[in-house]
Amino acid sequence: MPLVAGIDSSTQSCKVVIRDAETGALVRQGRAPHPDGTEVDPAAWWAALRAAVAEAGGLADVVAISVAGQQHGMVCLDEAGEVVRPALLWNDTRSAGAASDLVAEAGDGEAGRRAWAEAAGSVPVASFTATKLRWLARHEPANAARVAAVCLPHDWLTWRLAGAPGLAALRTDRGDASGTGYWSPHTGDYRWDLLEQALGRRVTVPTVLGPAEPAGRLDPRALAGADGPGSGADGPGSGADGPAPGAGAAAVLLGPGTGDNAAAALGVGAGPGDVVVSVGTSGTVFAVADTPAADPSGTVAGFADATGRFLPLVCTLNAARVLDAAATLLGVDLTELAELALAAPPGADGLVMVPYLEGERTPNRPDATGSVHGLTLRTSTPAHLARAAVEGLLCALADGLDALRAQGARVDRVLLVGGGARSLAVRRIAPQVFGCPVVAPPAGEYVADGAARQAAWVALGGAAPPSWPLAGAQEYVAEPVPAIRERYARARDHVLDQFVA
Ligand SMILES: Nc1ncnc2c1ncn2[C@@H]1O[C@H](COP(=O)(O)OP(=O)(O)O)[C@@H](O)[C@H]1O
Ligand SMILES: O=C(CO)[C@@H](O)[C@H](O)COP(=O)(O)O
Repeated sequence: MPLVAGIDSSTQSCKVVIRDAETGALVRQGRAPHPDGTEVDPAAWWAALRAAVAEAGGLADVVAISVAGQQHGMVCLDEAGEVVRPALLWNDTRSAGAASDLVAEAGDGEAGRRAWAEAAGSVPVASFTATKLRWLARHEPANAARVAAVCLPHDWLTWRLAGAPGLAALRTDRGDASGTGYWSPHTGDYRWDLLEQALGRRVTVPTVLGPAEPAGRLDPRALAGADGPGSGADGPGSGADGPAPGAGAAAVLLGPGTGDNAAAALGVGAGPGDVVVSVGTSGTVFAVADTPAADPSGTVAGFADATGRFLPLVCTLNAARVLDAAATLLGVDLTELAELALAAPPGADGLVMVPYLEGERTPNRPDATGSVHGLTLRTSTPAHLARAAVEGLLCALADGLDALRAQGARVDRVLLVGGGARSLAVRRIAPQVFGCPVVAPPAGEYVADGAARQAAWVALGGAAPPSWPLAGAQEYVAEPVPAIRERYARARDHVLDQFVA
């Protein structure tokens, strides 16, 4: 019974699952929170990872570990492997102007967007790493000059687990590389020209591994040391390439890891015809595809997946936190919020929330704010507001589902995951808004599970990851209510007109 560990270092927390490599059975798990904010010192992720691993009973008995992480975050390292500045996260919108500049430099309007979609798979918005590098070059030239390597959150954590053995040992995978804006899912190569265009010069980037290619071995000292980089055995190491020195006799393998959405696809075993909708900090809608996407409108990002295929994806900035915000507004907890939402009629008698509480990425409106439309005496109740919040975040995701269909995705089954899927209101209202049944696997950590499944693939070998059953999924069926999306579309367009990008 070899055991493997999967780690999900996502926006709000770090989650660790320990599973049986062959059967996928859950053995133990742990979690720890991340700090709030859209710029975070990576040391906080490392501390949370160590706390979550400790809560999961440690890693002494595992044969392989993979880390999945929030995509796009810019982690800049200097020559010594020290972090140059706090990481800018995927939901930090300060680089929106840099994104517009980069797109415009490739051509006017549609021509520039098409050039990017063809070169990097996606039209960059503020989330993409390339735009953050451009922002750094323009706004913090002293920091930009210190950058010797740039990597992503999961790359950095994998490297730390390996003992931080020099910049040349940084590793990533196709899935996360495809969210940088300087790697092409079409060719599988870095676009050095785009990296140079963003930062002004070439720096070290992680080697991109295949889906089950080891990234090195766990340095047993890595998890034993102190928290801060540079603190003895725990800090960036020798500068040597390859596995960390001091890896134990057990030689725990490190998987390549991946972005959190690619890991979720692996965690639920998404196949042809499956579309996954994740209601986490971000809202994402994605499918596994055999060919890369290149959407010049920028709505669908043409990512790669964690199995050697592709992951066309739509991402909104506002999902589960819309529930948190509505609960705070109403002075209730998340269970009460769901009860309130289900007590109001479908469509909330015309009350519509456009939930751009953090600005929005899809549609690209980084400066937008949220708004509520259709307030009347009748709709001025907690239940109506709760329902409008749930419907609003789901309508934004339904727009994503349409965009994915327009790019050729087959939608036979919609799988609902992420922290927000724990809400009964989200699960029951989703089929009314999406216009089709949704399947909700039991509440779980599917990103960490996908990472664990990748680790099992690395440990066991073979042409495909081991098949792990997805038991206990429940189908939610409801009569579609098209009026919900029609009213939302009117309110949304009103807001979009106010905040033209
Ligand atoms: N019972 C629940 N009902 C509704 N939402 C929930 C519930 N439990 C957790 N959440 C939501 O889950 C969110 C975190 O989701 P998660 O997928 O873990 O985020 P991330 O992976 O982005 O860090 C929180 O913002 C919270 O609103
Ligand atoms: O930016 C994207 C996808 O392009 C986000 O999906 C991030 O990967 C963050 O994920 P969560 O923490 O919300 O799961």
